[in-house]
Amino acid sequence: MKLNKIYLQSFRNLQETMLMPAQHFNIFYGNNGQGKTNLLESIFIMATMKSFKTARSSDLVRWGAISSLLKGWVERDGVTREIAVFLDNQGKKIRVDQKAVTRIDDFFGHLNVVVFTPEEVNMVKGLPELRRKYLDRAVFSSDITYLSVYHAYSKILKNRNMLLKRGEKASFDIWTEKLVEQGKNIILSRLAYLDALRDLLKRFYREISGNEEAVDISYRPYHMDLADCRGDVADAFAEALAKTATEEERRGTTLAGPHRDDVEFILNGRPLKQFGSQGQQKSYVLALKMAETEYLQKKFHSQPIFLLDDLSSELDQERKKNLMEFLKKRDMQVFITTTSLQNINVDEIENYRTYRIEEGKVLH
Ligand SMILES: Nc1ncnc2c1ncn2[C@@H]1O[C@H](COP(=O)(O)OP(=O)(O)OP(=O)(O)O)[C@@H](O)[C@H]1O
Repeated sequence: MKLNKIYLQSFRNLQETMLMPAQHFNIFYGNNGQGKTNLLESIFIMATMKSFKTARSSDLVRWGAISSLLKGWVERDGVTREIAVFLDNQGKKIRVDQKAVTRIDDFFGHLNVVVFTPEEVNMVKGLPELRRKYLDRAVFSSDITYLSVYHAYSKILKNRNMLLKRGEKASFDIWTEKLVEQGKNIILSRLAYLDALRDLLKRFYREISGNEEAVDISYRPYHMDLADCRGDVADAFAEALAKTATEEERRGTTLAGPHRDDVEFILNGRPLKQFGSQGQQKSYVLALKMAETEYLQKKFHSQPIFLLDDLSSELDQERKKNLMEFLKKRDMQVFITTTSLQNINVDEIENYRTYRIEEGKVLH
């Protein structure tokens, strides 16, 4: 899929902008704080309805303005759709081909993006929540049913926690059964995604790092023994809840389940978070994202759009070159931000456009 046209009005610090991106490389360059990341963020919002920077719609509206409008014309298999997102302090409204979208099904898959930002490397060392968030977003972008299962689980969890806090026993077992049923579905989806991603991750880590270091990725359920029980995740989850029953009663909260699970990133058989250098961590997360683009391509039979923020600060010369080789080989539209054009060897690429961003103005 390709974004053929973008229109932005009152979004962050960006001035009213109309862009006709190149089919392959689009490079936004300029000093810090000029609006480069904001531009990538606008594309991400049109694809996912979410920002990768903030949860509040009002943060996205240009200071002093009442609302923002983002429009993207996306071509896929010869059909062009117009996606419009309206933002104000009430939230977001979305239209596809001028029709209001009320159900996620009407919106899903029209614009697939994968984003890599410097902040994302923090998930390697950060709290499990960051890795869960990454995984959930990745699973959802390729499987529309995941979101409803996830919401159902969250609701049940909230109810069960309420009963635990109040010490109510009457319907507790029913809520535990419901929790296990939905939780099992979440875990199975996550495991299936990681199984599909693993080989791609290994391949792209080799490609980006240019060496033979072995990487892996593993699901780490909290308090749960999943070994040899792939077919029986529900049993493992129920056992974990039984094991933690006394403690959860004492603390008034559910201690086992997908809301507590973690994902381990592994390099040469050891946890990346403890033993990986900065460079290895960056390469790993980038390889994860490259793997995600390939996975989405297979799933949707269409290349997603790749958003790469602040590439210059993230990778050394060798890795940058390897990444460019990966991108050059694919019919994938890419939006890259960098502080200087010197960071990207434009002589070696075809079908590209560069834009200078200065105080929110996109200069062609
Ligand atoms: N709602 C808003 N209205 C107006 N300006 C905003 C809004 N939100 C953020 N900004 C401004 O946008 C600018 C940040 O832009 P952005 O993050 O895109 O910078 P950048 O060019 O990517 O810089 P860097 O290279 O440092 O990452 C800041 O100057 C910030 O004050």
